[in-house]
Amino acid sequence: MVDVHGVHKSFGPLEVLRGVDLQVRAGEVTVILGPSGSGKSTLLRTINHLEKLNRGWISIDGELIGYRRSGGKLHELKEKDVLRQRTHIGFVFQNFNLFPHLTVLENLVEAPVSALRRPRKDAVAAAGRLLERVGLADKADAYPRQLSGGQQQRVAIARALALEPKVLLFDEPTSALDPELVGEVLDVIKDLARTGTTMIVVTHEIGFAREVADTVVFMDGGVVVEQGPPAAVLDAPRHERTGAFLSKVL
Ligand SMILES: Nc1ncnc2c1ncn2[C@@H]1O[C@H](COP(=O)(O)OP(=O)(O)OP(=O)(O)O)[C@@H](O)[C@H]1O
Repeated sequence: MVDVHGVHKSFGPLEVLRGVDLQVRAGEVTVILGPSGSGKSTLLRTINHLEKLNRGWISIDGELIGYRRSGGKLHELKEKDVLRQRTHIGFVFQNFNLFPHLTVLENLVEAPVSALRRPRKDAVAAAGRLLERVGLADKADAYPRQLSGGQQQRVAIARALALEPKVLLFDEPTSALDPELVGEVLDVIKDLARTGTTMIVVTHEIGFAREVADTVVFMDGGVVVEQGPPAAVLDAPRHERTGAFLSKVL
């Protein structure tokens, strides 16, 4: 379970998150929608502690992320402890972020060997299974530059899974893709949803949200304006701001 509690985040005078509360149950998919600049990416980045919080806390399966509590106060964890926590939080970026100098297989093997100390042989076998799962077993020896954007993103998803994360965070995973490649990436994410992977997906793909989300969250101005099952939020929004946003994107 991911628990985001009263999270505030500012960049200088700009208050980007203004008290965000969010709970994601294990095995469920939460899709976050909202206009540009509403704080969606910043929220994802606070969950794996790429951004420090100004107030509030985030826990995953009961473990505080980025901080420890002592004497009623939160103290920031050391970098090595944050890195250890991050290995359990998969992050899939808009622009794939694969290692360009490593083959597809090596991209998947690198982190389990270095961060989880898995024997290389086991990591290679697991990487092979993950590549099967995303339909890219035949690309194990290719370099990222030899793949389409959709294939690169499927490798990025497999790489995130290689760390056996407790939760997978997706930051607009299809918005850098040509339209004809969007479906193949969404299909991989749908498949993960069917197998009970806990996920938080920031996307503008409303059809995907309707089909896959357990919960749809609408953010605006750094707060959660509305959340609920897809049919409730998408078809009968209670808040004017949600309705106004949806009327522009639907
Ligand atoms: N590192 C930073 N320093 C300063 N301002 C930032 C930083 N990161 C984000 N912001 C600002 O915070 C606000 C929210 O950005 P964020 O990327 O979280 O929004 P978003 O909802 O994900 O938008 P989009 O849909 O366009 O990606 C924006 O005004 C952005 O310029």
